[in-house]
Amino acid sequence: MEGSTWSTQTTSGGIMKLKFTKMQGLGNDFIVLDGIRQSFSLSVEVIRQLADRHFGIGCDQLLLVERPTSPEVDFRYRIFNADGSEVEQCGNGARCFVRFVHDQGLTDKHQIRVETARGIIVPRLESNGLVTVDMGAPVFEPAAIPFQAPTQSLTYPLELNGSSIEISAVSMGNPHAVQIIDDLDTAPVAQQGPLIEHHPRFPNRVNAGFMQIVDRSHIRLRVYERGAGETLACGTGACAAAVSGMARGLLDADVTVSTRGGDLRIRWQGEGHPVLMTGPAVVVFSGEIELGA
Ligand SMILES: N[C@@H](CCC[C@H](N)C(=O)O)C(=O)O
Repeated sequence: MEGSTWSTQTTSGGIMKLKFTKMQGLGNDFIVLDGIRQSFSLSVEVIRQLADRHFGIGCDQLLLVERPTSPEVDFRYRIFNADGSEVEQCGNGARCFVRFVHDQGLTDKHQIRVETARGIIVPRLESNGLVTVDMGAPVFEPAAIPFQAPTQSLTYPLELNGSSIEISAVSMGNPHAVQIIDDLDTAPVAQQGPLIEHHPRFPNRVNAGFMQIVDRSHIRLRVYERGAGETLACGTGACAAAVSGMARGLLDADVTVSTRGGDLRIRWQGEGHPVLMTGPAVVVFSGEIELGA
């Protein structure tokens, strides 16, 4: 691993200067922090301050690049939602992660192995500038999501304020509840999203996906994300929606997912196989921010 060490400067007034890069994948935006060449401590309050769109830099998630804890992987990847909660997985972030470590000279590899809170993922920079990520295999077992259900099923009824919706429950490392709706433009994302996110049957909260099936190889998707609200795109949400449709026999094995921020390609060969996600990863700007210590 290359790269020199920067020191974070703390002034006598207790102000810490932190270098950051702002990135986005289909409009799902990130603050990326190099935790290898600079040392700092992050609290929930600091993350919320950085993520604030009016008083901070602004982001849906903050991504932390760290040294790996095992020689089998190249980096450790930690993810925090805008509300400060640490989460297991982030698909759009994974694409930005490999572009960041490559652009910053932290590795010269085009394919890296990355340790996350839920296993190893493998992002690869393609020659056309897109990034493909092996996101690992999806899990449909309720206990792994976690989701309170008596038995495993491809769909479940979920009570919401007296009415019932039908969801698929999928873990892509992080938890997703996906429902099929007729028209994405009129989907009740803002109304149902928070109710699904905090539903008592999902003790760790959940990301709420709203999927419109256009045809067997094309879906449209909006996601109300746990800890961030509706985002322009959600990579793990796209994987979860696509595999839930594939597992139910509604979709083919290679699907285009249209989000409000653009398109992702999702491929899955079926049970036990990893989900492959392909899409862009873009640097917006880099800078330095002063934080009160
Ligand atoms: N935007 C992400 C998912 C980020 C984490 C999610 N909000 C959660 O709490 O699980 C993606 O692209 O996958």
